[in-house]
Amino acid sequence: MKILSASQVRELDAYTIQNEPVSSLDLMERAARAFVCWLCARYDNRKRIVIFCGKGNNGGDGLAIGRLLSGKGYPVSVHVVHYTQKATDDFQANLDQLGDFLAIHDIRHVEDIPNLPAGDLLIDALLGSGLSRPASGLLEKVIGALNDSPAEVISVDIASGLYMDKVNDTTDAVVKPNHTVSFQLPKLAFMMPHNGPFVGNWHVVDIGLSQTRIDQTETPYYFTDAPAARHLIRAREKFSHKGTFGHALLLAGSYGKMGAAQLSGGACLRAGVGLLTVHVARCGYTIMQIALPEAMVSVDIHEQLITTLPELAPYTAIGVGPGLGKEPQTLKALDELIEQAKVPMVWDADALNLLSENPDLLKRLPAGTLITPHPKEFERLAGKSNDDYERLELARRFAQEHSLVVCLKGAHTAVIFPNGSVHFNATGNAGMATGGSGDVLTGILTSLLAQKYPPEDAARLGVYQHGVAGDRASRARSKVSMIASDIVENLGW
Ligand SMILES: NC(=O)C1=CN([C@@H]2O[C@H](COP(=O)(O)OP(=O)(O)OC[C@H]3O[C@@H](n4cnc5c(N)ncnc54)[C@H](O)[C@@H]3O)[C@@H](O)[C@H]2O)[C@@H](O)CC1
Ligand SMILES: Nc1ncnc2c1ncn2[C@@H]1O[C@H](COP(=O)(O)OP(=O)(O)O)[C@@H](O)[C@H]1O
Ligand SMILES: [K+]
Repeated sequence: MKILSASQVRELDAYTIQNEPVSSLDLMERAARAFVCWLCARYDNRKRIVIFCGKGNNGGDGLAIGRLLSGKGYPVSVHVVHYTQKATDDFQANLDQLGDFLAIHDIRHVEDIPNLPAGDLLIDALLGSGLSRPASGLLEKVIGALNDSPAEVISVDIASGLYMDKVNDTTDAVVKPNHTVSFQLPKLAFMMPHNGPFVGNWHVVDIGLSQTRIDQTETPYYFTDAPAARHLIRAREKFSHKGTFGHALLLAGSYGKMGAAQLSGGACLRAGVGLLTVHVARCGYTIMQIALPEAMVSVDIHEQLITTLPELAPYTAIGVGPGLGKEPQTLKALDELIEQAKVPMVWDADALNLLSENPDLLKRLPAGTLITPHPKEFERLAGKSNDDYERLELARRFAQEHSLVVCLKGAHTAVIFPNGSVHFNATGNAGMATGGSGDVLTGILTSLLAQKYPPEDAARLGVYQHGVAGDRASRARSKVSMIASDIVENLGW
């Protein structure tokens, strides 16, 4: 699925109106119907609905939603905030229609803002994708009232006050909804960690904007959802054998961190690799043989560290980093790895930290290598950024400059290709914020590379499946209690 900018969405609306053709008022009706359909599936008509409308088309949506919900028997009250004289034509047309159904409450002063008790469901239709400056004055006060209320809030299209595709100031007034119901496509703002409180759980509803036009519109931003991920999965041939699925090598695990090698190795196996060898510090031999009987174990000459490489010829992909440590002897082994490796690689964790401390290594990293930094590791690699948008741009430049596939980890992990395109991930949950989750991802990615998935596909699919396993684990164990080994246990294709 594509993610488009505010101006592209405006153009898409206009194209649909002109070419379908459909009147803009009918398109608004379609948007309102899609929203109402979403709402009715979750809240029955005993719920009291309080709708706050601005005077643009987002407010027009709010009015249409009010009329439709009222028609379905929901107790609805509609409040129009008069922060301006100007109203859009479609807002006005909906206002005229609604007048026949319901009394409309005008908010002209702060005193007109109603009480918002916990049992109500508040609909935020103040401002949508047309936001052009921070909400101020009366709008700011209404936004404050919504945020101060204990009631649940649902934003229409996007939280009022939140920019779709650029950074907000920390002092901006923005609604903090429990849910955002977005029209047609997700918005770039939803992917940004700092926007968490201003998005809540987000959902996309189809309002029938032109698919032809969406296909024609160029964007660097995509969303890897279930259909996109399914498209990447390869079927297993009847006559395939373990040789078909490659031989992965993981360089992971030093004294006190052998669990990282175990987690990564377990995930690599469960992601379908034919054969796995884990190269560990000597002290890990027995641990690994017992913990992962399906894997072969190669031991370093050093008791506690990885300092040498095994013969690399047998392997079809190499993953390096989990539980590695940053000792100088390990750095030397990584230097040799860059010299000798002829197959695709994944670099993670301490391998990335060593890269940050040794820019010469970074320059020599083979094109197409996959790296999996979390934001702190990325900062060490590429430098500081002031906000999420700036970090994303920095990561795009970094991927392009070094010809790497960057998996910038977090909720909605951004998989960034060497051509600068960004693929945000749909799956995963906050239960995965637990030590070892990243090691699991490294194992999955190494497995897919070993099976000859191109690095871009391996990254998108691996990140997606890692999140799916995390979601299954959280259902089985809860977000709080799940641990990284539960993610391995819940991997499934
Ligand atoms: N045909 C369409 O264009 C459709 C639009 N839809 C809805 O329309 C929304 C976009 O509508 P609009 O473009 O009218 O934009 P908004 O409803 O977001 O309203 C913005 C209007 O308020 C002004 N404004 C922007 N920021 C302001 C601020 N901080 N304080 C005061 N005024 C401010 C703008 O100049 C503009 O006139 C979407 O989010 C969606 O909800 C849907 O009905 C689907 C169809
Ligand atoms: N809130 C979250 N929502 C979704 N995924 C998350 C969340 N927090 C962490 N994750 C995922 O868990 C993994 C954590 O990796 P990392 O920080 O390297 O952990 P570790 O170093 O402990 O293995 C990443 O893949 C990340 O995307
Ligand atoms: K809104």
